[in-house]
Amino acid sequence: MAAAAAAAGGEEEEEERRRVPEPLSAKYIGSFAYLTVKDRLPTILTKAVDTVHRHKKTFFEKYGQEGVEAEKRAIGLMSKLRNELQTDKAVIPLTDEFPDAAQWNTYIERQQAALGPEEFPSWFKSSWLFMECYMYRRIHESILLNPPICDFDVFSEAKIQSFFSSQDAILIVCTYLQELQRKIENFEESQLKDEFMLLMQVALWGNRCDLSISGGQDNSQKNNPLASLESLKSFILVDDSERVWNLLVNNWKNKTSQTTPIRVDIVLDNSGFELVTDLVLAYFLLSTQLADEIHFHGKSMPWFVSDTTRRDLDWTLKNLQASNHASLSMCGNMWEQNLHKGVWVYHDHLFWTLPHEFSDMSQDAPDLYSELHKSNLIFFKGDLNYRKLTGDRKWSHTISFDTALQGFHPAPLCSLRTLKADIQVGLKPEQAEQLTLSDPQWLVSGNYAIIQFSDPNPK
Ligand SMILES: O=P(O)(O)OC[C@@]1(O)O[C@H](CO)[C@@H](O)[C@@H]1O
Ligand SMILES: [Mn+2]
Repeated sequence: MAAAAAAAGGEEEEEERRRVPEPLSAKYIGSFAYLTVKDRLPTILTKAVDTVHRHKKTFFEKYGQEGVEAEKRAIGLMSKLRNELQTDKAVIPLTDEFPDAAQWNTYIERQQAALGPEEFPSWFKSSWLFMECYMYRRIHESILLNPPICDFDVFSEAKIQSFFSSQDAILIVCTYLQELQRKIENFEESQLKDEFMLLMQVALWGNRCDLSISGGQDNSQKNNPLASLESLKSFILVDDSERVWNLLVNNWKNKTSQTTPIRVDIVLDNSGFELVTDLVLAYFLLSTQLADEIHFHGKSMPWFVSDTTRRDLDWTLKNLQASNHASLSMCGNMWEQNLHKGVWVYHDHLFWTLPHEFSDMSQDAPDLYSELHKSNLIFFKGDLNYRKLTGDRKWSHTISFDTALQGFHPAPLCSLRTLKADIQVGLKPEQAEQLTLSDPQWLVSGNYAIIQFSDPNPK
C-alpha cells in the first residue's frame, strides 16, 4: 500500500512540476481570495481614506491650504480606486514617478497580453497576488501624486498603535534576551540549540501580529509570547527546525576554515511585535557567533498595512531607546550600534513590493538574486512571502516545497509563516484532510504555522 501511495505521490509531483497549477484568484467565488477582494480589501481602503481625512487639520497646520488641497485629491484617488475594486474595473497603469512604475506597468502589460483582445486584467478575474499587491501600490500612488503630503504613511498610526499594544510582550522578549546575554558565553552547544529553537519559534508566532489579515483591526501580541510556546508546538504543521539548526551549527563549527563571514538574511514582514522578535533572533545569532552579519530586507513603501519600512525600523529603535525599561533601551542601543557598525545591514529592494512570484526574481531582479546568493541562510517571514515563494498557486498540499519553489534557490532558505491564505505545500498524505476535519479554517486562521526549509545544495 505504501509503495503504491509513494508511486502515486511521485506521479502527482511530476505532473504538477510539469503543469504548474493556476494562481489563486477571486474568480473562484467563495474562495479566501474572493472574500479578501470582496470584503477585506475595501475595508482596508476605507480605513486608509478615513486616516487621510482625519489628518486634514495636521496637513493644514503643516502645509497650509496646499496641504488641504493635497488631502482632498489623495482621498479622491483612493475613493476612485475603491470604486474600481468594487465594480471589477480593468487594471490601469501607474502614473507616478516612483522608480518601480515602469516595472509595474510592464507586468500589467504582460497580464494584458496573456488575455484575449476582449479581455483585461481585473480584480475578480486576475490572480489574487497581483491584485492585492496592485491595491497597495495604487494607494502609494494616490499619496505620491499629491505633494506636499507625498511622504505620508497611511498605515503609520495603525503600526504605532500595534507596537504600543504589544508593549508587555516586547518587554518580555527583550528582558529574556538581556538575561540570555549574561549566560551565553558559558553555554554548551545543546543550550545554544535550545535557545535558538525558542527564539525562532517566538519569531515564528510573532507573525500572527499582522494588520492585513485583521483588516486593520488591532492584532497586537497581548499574552506572554514565551509562556505559550510549548502549547503551540502541536500547531506547527511542518517543522524543519533541526535542519535549520544543523546548517547553522555546521557553519559555526567550520568557521575556522570559512574565509567569508557567515551571513544570515531575514526578509522581514510586519513591524511592531514581529519586528522586535526578528531583531531579538538576529541579535542572538550575532552574539553567539552563529552568524557574523545579518541582512534585513524591508519594504520601500507602506505595504499590506503592517509591513516594515525603513521608517518603521528607525521609529522602533528610537522608541526602544527612549524607554524607561533598561532591557528595552539596551536593546535599542545595541541594535542601533549594530546598524552603525555594519554587522547589521538594512536593504529595501523595490522587488519586494512588486507583484512577482519569487521564481521570477533571477530574471526580473538579478541584482537582488545575486545579493541573496551571498547568504548562508535566508529566513522568509510571514504569509505573503510564502505565497510569493510558492507562486500563490493552487498546489496539492503534498507537493514538495522544492517543487513549489519552481527553481527559486538563491541560498538555503526557511519560511517562518503562520497560515493566513489557502495555500500550503509539503504536508504528509492525509494531513490536510485531517486538519480540515478538525478545523475547517486551518489554512487562513493564523492558528497554525510552519518552519519549512529548503537547501539547494544539501550536504
Ligand atoms: O504576510 P503576512 O503579514 O503574514 O500576512 C499577509 C496577509 O494578512 O495578507 C494577505 C491577505 O490579505 C495574506 O497573504 C495574509 O493573510
Ligand atoms: Mn505583512
